[in-house]
Amino acid sequence: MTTPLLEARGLSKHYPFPRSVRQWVGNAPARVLRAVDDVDLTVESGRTLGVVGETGSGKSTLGRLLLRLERPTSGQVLIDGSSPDTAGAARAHQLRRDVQVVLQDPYTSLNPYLTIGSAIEEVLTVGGMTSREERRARVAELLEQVGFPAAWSERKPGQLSGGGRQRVSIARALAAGPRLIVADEPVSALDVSVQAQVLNLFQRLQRELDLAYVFITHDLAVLERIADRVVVLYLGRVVETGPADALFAGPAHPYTQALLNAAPALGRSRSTSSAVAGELPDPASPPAGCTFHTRCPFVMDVCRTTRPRLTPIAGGLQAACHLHEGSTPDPDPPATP
Ligand SMILES: Nc1ncnc2c1ncn2[C@@H]1O[C@H](COP(=O)(O)OP(=O)(O)OP(=O)(O)O)[C@@H](O)[C@H]1O
Repeated sequence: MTTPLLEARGLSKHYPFPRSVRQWVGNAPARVLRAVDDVDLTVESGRTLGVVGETGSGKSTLGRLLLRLERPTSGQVLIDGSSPDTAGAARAHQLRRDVQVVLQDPYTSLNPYLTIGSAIEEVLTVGGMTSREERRARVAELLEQVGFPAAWSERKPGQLSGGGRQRVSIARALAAGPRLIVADEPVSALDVSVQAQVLNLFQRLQRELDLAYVFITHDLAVLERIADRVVVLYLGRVVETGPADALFAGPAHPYTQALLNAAPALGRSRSTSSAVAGELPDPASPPAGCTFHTRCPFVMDVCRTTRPRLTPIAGGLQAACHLHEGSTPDPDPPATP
């Protein structure tokens, strides 16, 4: 078996809550919010893993952990099987450059006072490109790669449209020479027609540069278009994962089914926000057993007491649902998401 480009093993991020006075007096244990809880995933070179879930499901926290912007409470993030924490300095530097980010809001992620050429050049300088000539040539190349003429390097972000600014963010990410980009809601702030253009750009760059993506979004239409595999998060845990084709054709988990069923009514944008009936429980005190049981139309007694494990089912999918325990998987299901 080949080593995946990116792998998360048992990744968790638990945020401690400040103790209330009553907790101090009663000496009750401090509560934690399990933003990401025991997540396993893999991303192969040149492929796209989509991460979807309602607001508060832990998508952005997972993204920050994969980018190593936050330390996990437990678990590991491996790149090519190595952790930057244990690699030597030069290798760790390379591993960090291998994974770059594109965020939702190009309005705030770009410095309004810097020309777009300087914004991209900055990344090349940090990467050790000492020759100014070389940097200028590379900036021109990167601008062309994202669909701009080289002469636009003198423009400021304010002179560009939202889609244009997002192209600059992508060029900045590419300047580090990554093999994987974590894109957190990269098209959510854009009009639908501009979204399509930016998604086309992501797809073209993937083909040309063999880039891998972790695409975080609440919009199922985006994932249906771009993802090879999908991870569905609910209250910080993976409830379903597998090949995108199989998941969109026949979602196994009632939560994924609810997300998909609600989607057509939402028109062009298959948004997951407010798509599922019932309130999202308080993430700081999630329900016992299956955390989805309070909203599940198929709830059984066992769901209220026992947490279901991710179980392989047909089509290479895995779902954490008691309905599927004991189901017959494919003869050779994949071992990890
Ligand atoms: N620094 C933090 N301290 C405490 N709690 C946090 C912190 N960051 C996130 N959380 C909590 O963790 C949970 C997951 O948040 P996260 O932003 O990862 O979800 P999300 O799925 O990305 O949501 P959205 O789509 O709204 O961005 C939420 O309940 C959030 O309030």
